Amino acid sequence: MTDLTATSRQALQLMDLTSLNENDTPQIIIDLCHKAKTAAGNTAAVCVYPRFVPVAKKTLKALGLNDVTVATVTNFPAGGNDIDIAVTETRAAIAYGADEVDVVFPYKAFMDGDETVGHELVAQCKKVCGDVMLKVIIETGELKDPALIRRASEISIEAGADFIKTSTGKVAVNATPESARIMLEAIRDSGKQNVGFKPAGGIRTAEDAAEHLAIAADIMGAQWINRDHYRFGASSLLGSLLTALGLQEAQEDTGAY
Ligand SMILES: O=C[C@H](O)COP(=O)(O)O
Repeated sequence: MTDLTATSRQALQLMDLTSLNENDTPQIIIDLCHKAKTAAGNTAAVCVYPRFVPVAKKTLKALGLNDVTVATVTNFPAGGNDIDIAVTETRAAIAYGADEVDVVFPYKAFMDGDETVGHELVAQCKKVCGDVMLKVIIETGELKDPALIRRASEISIEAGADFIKTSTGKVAVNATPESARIMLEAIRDSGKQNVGFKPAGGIRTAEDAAEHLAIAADIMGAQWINRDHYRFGASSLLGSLLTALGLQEAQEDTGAY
């Protein structure tokens, strides 16, 4: 077994298999749910727009994929600074049945010097979530400055984020090894080892995934990496992982993919 085989299997099982496109349809989401089941195990979650949460839940249940959770997004992708809108959207997402909510941090207000609104937005969304997992997207590719990435991570953690996530996948620069390192160091230094990390956006290859896993192992230790602490947000990574695992052709042949 090569290292890439091991990391690809691990990455697959840590993936929030994502479809967040304006032209998504119920059938596209049904197909996405089918792809969550592979010969190398199931993905951790599917991530869809709130209106598709019910069809995703129903499809996964029908497939017997009880371990695959349904994540959705709020305050997405703009990361506005209206707390009421973010809270209302988060409450609606939970009403739709979401197991996990990925909320966008008000990063533009933060870049303008407002640290309070980000803290308050995350805290209020977490209050609404209760036991539902809250992942906070800080949009590293827009923050750019390592000090801002570090500070947005700290604020999110302090305010109660269960996970911090790099990116929406909707801006020019998304997850990078550099931003991953800064965010993981913020988690480590917070002393809150239960806070997880989700690199998302632009992760396309088995090699990309392996690089991210190596960074996480370096900073947090390999034992820390599990679905409660680590996810990949990706719409276009699964094929590369299956190819690295030698499963792509077989899966297509049987129609199981
Ligand atoms: O949260 C996940 C991202 O939206 C996915 O981005 P991607 O389409 O670049 O993989």
